[in-house]
Amino acid sequence: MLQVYLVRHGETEWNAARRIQGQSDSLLTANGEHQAALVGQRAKSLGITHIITSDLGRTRQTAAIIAQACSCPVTVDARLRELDMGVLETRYIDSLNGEEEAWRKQLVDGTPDGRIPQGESLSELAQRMRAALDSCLELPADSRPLLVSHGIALGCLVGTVLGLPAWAERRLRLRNCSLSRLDHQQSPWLASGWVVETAGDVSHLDAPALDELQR
Ligand SMILES: O=C(O)[C@@H](CO)OP(=O)(O)O
Repeated sequence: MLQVYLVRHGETEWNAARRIQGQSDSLLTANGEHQAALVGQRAKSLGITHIITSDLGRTRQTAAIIAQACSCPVTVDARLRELDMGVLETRYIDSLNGEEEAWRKQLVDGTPDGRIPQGESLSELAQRMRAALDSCLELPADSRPLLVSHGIALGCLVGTVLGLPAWAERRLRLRNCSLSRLDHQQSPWLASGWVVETAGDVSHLDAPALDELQR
């Protein structure tokens, strides 16, 4: 049975400053690098064979630290990028005016195909994340891949595996460097296909990870 591990990147400067990244980027903080080292140790104990990362800097930085611990190769898949948050990217969350806040709420409240101007809808995000996950089925037998991605993107993926609408990602708390696991099973009795084994595990971290104030 294929087991796919999911990791949100380590804490970034903009996570800590409550600033919206989306497909914009900022560096990991020292704490974020430490979180990545801890999840790297956990990944090593799990026998990870492949690391596949979003192409944004914060995930690549996290993936490089995990790869060092696991001694396995890293490949890049741009489908694992964070939601494109359009004109709100780079903004401090607390600086949004009423109209801007309403755009953001369209995502939170699940308006079908709601999007921030010049941004992406959660349905579009769910589609590309699911395609990236399904690509893991093409890896050699006995592979144990780990995907490094983002809070909204991974929440959306886990939610849709559960059969929830894409905007249900808001109900999942995926902290920086949390670990989730999806299994692909064949079963005549239970559901065949992807199932959620774990979501948002932070037991490998030694200090509380930043809460999801950004999300
Ligand atoms: O893009 C961002 O600002 C946040 C939103 O949750 O995502 P992440 O920190 O996981 O990339």
